[in-house]
Amino acid sequence: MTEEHTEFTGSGRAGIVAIVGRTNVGKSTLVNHLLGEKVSIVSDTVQTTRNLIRAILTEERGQMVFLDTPGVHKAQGELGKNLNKAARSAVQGVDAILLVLDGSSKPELEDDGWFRRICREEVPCIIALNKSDRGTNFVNAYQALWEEIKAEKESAVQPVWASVSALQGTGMAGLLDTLFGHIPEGPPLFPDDILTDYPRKLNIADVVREKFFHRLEKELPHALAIWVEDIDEQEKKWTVDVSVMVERHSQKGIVIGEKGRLIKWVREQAEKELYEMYGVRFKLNLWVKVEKNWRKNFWILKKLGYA
Ligand SMILES: Nc1nc2c(ncn2[C@@H]2O[C@H](COP(=O)(O)OP(=O)(O)OP(=O)(O)O)[C@@H](O)[C@H]2O)c(=O)[nH]1
Repeated sequence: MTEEHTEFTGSGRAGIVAIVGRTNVGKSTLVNHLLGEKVSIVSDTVQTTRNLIRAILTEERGQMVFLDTPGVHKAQGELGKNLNKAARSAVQGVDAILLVLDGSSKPELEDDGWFRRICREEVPCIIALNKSDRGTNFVNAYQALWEEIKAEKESAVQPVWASVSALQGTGMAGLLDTLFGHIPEGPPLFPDDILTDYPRKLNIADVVREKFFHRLEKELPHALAIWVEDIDEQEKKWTVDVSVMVERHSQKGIVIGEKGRLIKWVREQAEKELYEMYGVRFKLNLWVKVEKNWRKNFWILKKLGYA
């Protein structure tokens, strides 16, 4: 995986799992049930366009970070380009994909789309046929559709199928075992002590990053990393220190803009959006830094697609 993992000598596993599938199949219910009271984080932040950490499960056998796929939800109904784009970003850089289907009703076009996507993936795919409690069973229809698409695409992907009821909890323990069995060995991605405010930091960074990208687009494609250093939460105002990292001195000027106009615009727009999200005023301190090797230092961010 990453350099950091080579030193790991323990026996635990750690990985990022993307939960995908069309709306209403039971993804939220499933995550809630899978994690139960063991949930370290359930993010209540407003969804942004990027992947969002839904929950982190830490057990003795390892740690699993579940990513939600908000972009895909938004793209429902607009099949084609939008869905493909969202789907692509949803599964980028993850260690496993959990595709949730509603096994109690017949396959829909979006399910077909997800099959086509996972056909091309190199990471393990686990397919959970949910709502097994309903009495109607379309498992064969889904499997037939999968075989058809797999043959058409000449794919070698072999997903693991699991029949579950997220509502009643049937098949949940087995599904969790399967997931743990398909993520790599390694130390936890997130140390325990930073679990609680991690999603919030990522979310704030995400908002700031989005503003920069809105204005800069192709000028700084991969060189910009946004990292929230600290959040000081006072009742009336949150003050947030944000590092804006570029790789070269020449990029510093681009990020700051003429007479500081660009960075001021980013700050104001981000503060406005964060106010709408959290219902509290924000003061963002944006510190532009040149960090040649931020990519190495911020490997978690990168892996999650935030850098
Ligand atoms: N009968 C039955 N209903 C379920 C099951 N799992 C989820 N549901 C119901 O299906 C509906 C949708 O569940 P959600 O968990 O919100 O689905 P989702 O995929 O997260 O939906 P989006 O957030 O819109 O993508 C809810 O009414 C759930 O109670 C299940 O195993 N059996």
